[in-house]
Amino acid sequence: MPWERARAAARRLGERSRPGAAAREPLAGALGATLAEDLVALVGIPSYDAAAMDGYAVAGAGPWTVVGRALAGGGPSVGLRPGQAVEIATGAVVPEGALAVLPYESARRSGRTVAGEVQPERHVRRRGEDTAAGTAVLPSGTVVTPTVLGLAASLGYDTLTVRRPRIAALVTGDEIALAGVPAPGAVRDAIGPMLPGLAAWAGARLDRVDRLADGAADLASALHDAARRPAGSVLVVCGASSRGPADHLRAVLDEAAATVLVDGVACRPGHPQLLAHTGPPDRPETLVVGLPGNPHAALAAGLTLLVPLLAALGGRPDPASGGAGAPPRLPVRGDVRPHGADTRLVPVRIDADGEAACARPVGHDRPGTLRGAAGADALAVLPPGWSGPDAELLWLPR
Ligand SMILES: Nc1nc2c(c(=O)[nH]1)N[C@H]1C(S)=C(S)[C@@H](COP(=O)(O)OP(=O)(O)OC[C@H]3O[C@@H](n4cnc5c(N)ncnc54)[C@H](O)[C@@H]3O)O[C@H]1N2
Ligand code: MOO
Repeated sequence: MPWERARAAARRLGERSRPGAAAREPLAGALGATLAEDLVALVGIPSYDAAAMDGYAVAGAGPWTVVGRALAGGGPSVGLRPGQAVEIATGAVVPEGALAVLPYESARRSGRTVAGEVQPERHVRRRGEDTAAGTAVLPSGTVVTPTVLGLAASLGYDTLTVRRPRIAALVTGDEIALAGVPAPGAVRDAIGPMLPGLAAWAGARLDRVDRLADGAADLASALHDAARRPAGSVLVVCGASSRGPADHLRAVLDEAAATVLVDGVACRPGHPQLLAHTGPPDRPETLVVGLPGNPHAALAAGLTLLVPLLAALGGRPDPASGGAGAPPRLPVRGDVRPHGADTRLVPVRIDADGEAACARPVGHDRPGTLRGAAGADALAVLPPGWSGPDAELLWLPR
């Protein structure tokens, strides 16, 4: 399947599997998830008429008689009559009847009397002047960043209703080692360590990575176990998607009567990738992504199928495309050759020196190595027969 169609298929599967996945999370746990509802102000900003400066809240024309003091957290003080003032701290409730706040720097105090120049409403932040209570301030689909959490707290929230797709991963291969320097014939798992960050970047959470020996029986029982997870959960299978004797994923999916939506993608690296789901076509249950075993190929497939699927499941834009809107494009400068029939994904660094930004290939881009991608900013997307100069960029997770 052409690369663009594979990405679109992943996105569509995420969109139609989405409903039902929202949950309430405490603010402290919601970072990185996606808002599942509009964020509506439970109180205004500010939530009461507040002093913006330390000084005097004054009523009517001056000079004024100082009749009291209002401190932040002290609650409303008595109303003022024209000619009266209270000494006031930044953040304290401005008393009824006050016209403005006169900062200390502009005030002349003598005994109980204070004088100075004020303009009406100066240094008073009126209740709701930034945001009125009841206003929808952020739409559903917004990424929960540290700033969003701060805003939600200002608006009175203790919890947020968010989406955070859940993933489990299986790393297959008898040769795979999970720790240490691999012995000859063994290979360190390089995909499992990438998955938590890739998932978080797309607004999802990786619950577990299990190692599986080659063999159809273990894979079938892992798929069976995955069915106990909530509908819309994702199972990532690493390194069982090609056509070798130990590559059983297709057979196991057939056995489970799964629907295979993508079986191989015309891209390099990342040819043998797979997207499938169990359950009926109109009610997908477990969503299955097969990533190739070669680590750079797995990364390319992660950006082609997994990240778009997860972002759509959460209801947010694909982070590899830089969020909503058209994906970024830059001229590619350096030695790159397109493939005749497949889309090439080439690790590039963005070079902003000189007159105009461009994307420079970094090399070390064979399927078996992450060396190029680890030092790159993005993958440049070269469609079959590309002749330049510009290419679409897929951002790499940071
Ligand atoms: N006859 C064909 N052979 C192959 C094809 C093909 O189309 N026809 N495609 C090649 C391409 S391209 C890739 S990519 C690989 C993908 O194969 P699998 O997904 O089945 O993965 P394996 O065969 O298990 O492993 C391939 C390679 O990657 C290493 N590997 C596996 N898992 C990991 C891991 N978690 N971390 C690091 N490295 C891993 C494994 O040792 C192999 O060297 O198939 C080609 N063959
Ligand atoms: O296309 Mo394979 O996925 O290059 O290494």
